[in-house]
Amino acid sequence: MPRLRLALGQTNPIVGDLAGNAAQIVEAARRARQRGADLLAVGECALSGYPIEDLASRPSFLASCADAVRRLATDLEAAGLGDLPVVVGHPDGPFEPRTLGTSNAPTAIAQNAASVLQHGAVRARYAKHHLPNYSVFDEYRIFIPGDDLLVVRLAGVDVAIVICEDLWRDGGPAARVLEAGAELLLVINGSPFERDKDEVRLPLVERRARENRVPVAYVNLVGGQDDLVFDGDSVVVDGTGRLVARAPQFREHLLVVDLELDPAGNEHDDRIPDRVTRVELDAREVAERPELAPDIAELPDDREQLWNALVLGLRDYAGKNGFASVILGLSGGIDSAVCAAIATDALGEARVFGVSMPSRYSSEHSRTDADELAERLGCNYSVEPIMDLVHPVEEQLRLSGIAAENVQARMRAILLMAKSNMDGHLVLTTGNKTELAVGYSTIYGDSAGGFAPIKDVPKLLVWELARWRNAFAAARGEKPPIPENSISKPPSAELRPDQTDQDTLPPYEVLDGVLDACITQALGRSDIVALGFDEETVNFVTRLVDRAEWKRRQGAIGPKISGMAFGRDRRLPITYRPNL
Ligand SMILES: Nc1ncnc2c1ncn2[C@@H]1O[C@H](COP(=O)(O)OP(=O)(O)OC[C@H]2O[C@@H]([n+]3cccc(C(=O)O)c3)[C@H](O)[C@@H]2O)[C@@H](O)[C@H]1O
Ligand SMILES: Nc1ncnc2c1ncn2[C@@H]1O[C@H](COP(=O)(O)OP(=O)(O)OP(=O)(O)O)[C@@H](O)[C@H]1O
Ligand SMILES: NC(=O)CC[C@H](N)C(=O)O
Repeated sequence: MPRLRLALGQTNPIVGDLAGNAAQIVEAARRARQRGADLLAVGECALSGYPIEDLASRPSFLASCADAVRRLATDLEAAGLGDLPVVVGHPDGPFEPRTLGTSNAPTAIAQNAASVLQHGAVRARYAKHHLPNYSVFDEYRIFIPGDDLLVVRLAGVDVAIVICEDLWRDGGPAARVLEAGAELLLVINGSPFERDKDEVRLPLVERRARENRVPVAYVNLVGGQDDLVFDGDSVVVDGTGRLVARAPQFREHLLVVDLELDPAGNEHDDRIPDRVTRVELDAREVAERPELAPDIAELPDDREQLWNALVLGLRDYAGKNGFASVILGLSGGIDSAVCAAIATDALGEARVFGVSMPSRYSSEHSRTDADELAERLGCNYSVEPIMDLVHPVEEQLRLSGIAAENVQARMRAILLMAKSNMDGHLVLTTGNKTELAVGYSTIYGDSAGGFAPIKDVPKLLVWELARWRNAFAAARGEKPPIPENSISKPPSAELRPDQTDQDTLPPYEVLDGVLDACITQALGRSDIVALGFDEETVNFVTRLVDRAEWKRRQGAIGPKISGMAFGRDRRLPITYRPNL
């Protein structure tokens, strides 16, 4: 039985950095060669970065990508790796524009492609058929669907290649190409992290393997790209659907696995309507290869996965956008504490700057808890009182009530942005998903900032993650990073004397329940009430959610960890008068 040694390169590209991304692929090829691999595959658009959004409609960008594909092939050859076939994802074009509907405007001139490189040239190419256009994806807008199937033969083994969404469609190109005859299905992916997505993705891969009785190799990207975090978690399952290799989440990795495959030459079913391109690659003589140790990473538990996603999302946003450090206000409360702990895990304590900015209403514990947090984290820390700065504005404009309260939050934003301007820090805004949902933040105040680490984390989950992070540290004999008092005290914005969040909002247990129904499940008011929530509360909360859409549109991005994050996942009108 032929054996194929397959390498899957879980790389972390930056959109547009064609030279840097190509260098990662050459490095993966070098390591794949050292490990004796016959074939290397990297992720969807691993050469251009992903998603490329409307860059796909720019002929100049596509021309650069085409150059980069050619250059990658010759660089591999020049590095003495030319005989190793490398499957790489990239946008391909420009093609004749595909116009949509009645519009004459060209909307798509590119395809989402996989090229097979060998001996300094492109030996075969496949274009993705199914272009996801739901959730955060807009691929139908920017790509032209492919309609050919591709099978490459290597050392007597037929390998079918498809791209990401192609795998998800029942009866789609993955099934059809296997019907047409192939012994291995190779899928290159750009599949972003969502909580529990691994519980869907791996079973899908296993199902496709069982349905077709062929091994399936699934290689994903890793890394943060704007609001998306690609978790890697590349997997290989055998023809019975058994997991035989798994790369770690949230880290670059080269997964190498030996597959025993049925020899090619089985009947090709010519009744398959699609055009199947078959390309024979050159196989190289392989000397005896030492047996590979199994490489099956353990998946961490749910909270650890979420934490790691938030950490990588922030680290890559800062790193890929050229920020050496971050700054945030430390209020002694739970949200800023969790953001600071994420930042410290992401960048190291020396690159995190916390600022306590007490006002006239700040409690003693807001200072002491912030002091303790900074001490526990070991991050940079300063205290900048704001009362003398707020007072003249209040006096001059004769402000009272919320107008006066919001000046405090806005003054803090001025100080943080000023320090950012002076020292180049990225400003973190600490709002959680619950606050964003109901608009419980001051626009241009605490909502100001360049990145929002916990914007997709509901308040109850913020507490849960804080407790988890402390327990994780304690289990490793480390000092828990978050002060106990920041976790246990009642949350307050401290914009007026003795204020607590529950003066304005329902208890978080109720609020997060209603918001989950309203946002994640997108239920209407009567359906939420039918779940057992009080009607008045439901009306109050959903009205706040509708009214806060304008604030959310102006808000900073942050890592998506749920199946329904604010931003591209959930697009609603701002001007909206629901009939109650
Ligand atoms: N549809 C719309 N399109 C465009 N602009 C719109 C608008 N609706 C209001 N506005 C503008 O927005 C202003 C009101 O918004 P904004 O100034 O933010 O103020 P507002 O939402 O009225 O008040 C802020 C709320 O957030 C709470 N807060 C503040 C700070 C921190 C925290 C915390 O716990 O983290 C909570 C605070 O206690 C208060 O309840 C209006 O004066 C108007 O200028
Ligand atoms: N006294 C303060 N010093 C520094 N920053 C502050 C202070 N008060 C508020 N902030 C900043 O504004 C954000 C909003 O905080 P606020 O206390 O109003 O409500 P919160 O959402 O409960 O946040 P937290 O749980 O961090 O207190 C804080 O996370 C922090 O970044
Ligand atoms: N890039 C894609 O085609 C991604 C779509 C796919 N369903 C996923 O998230 O895994």
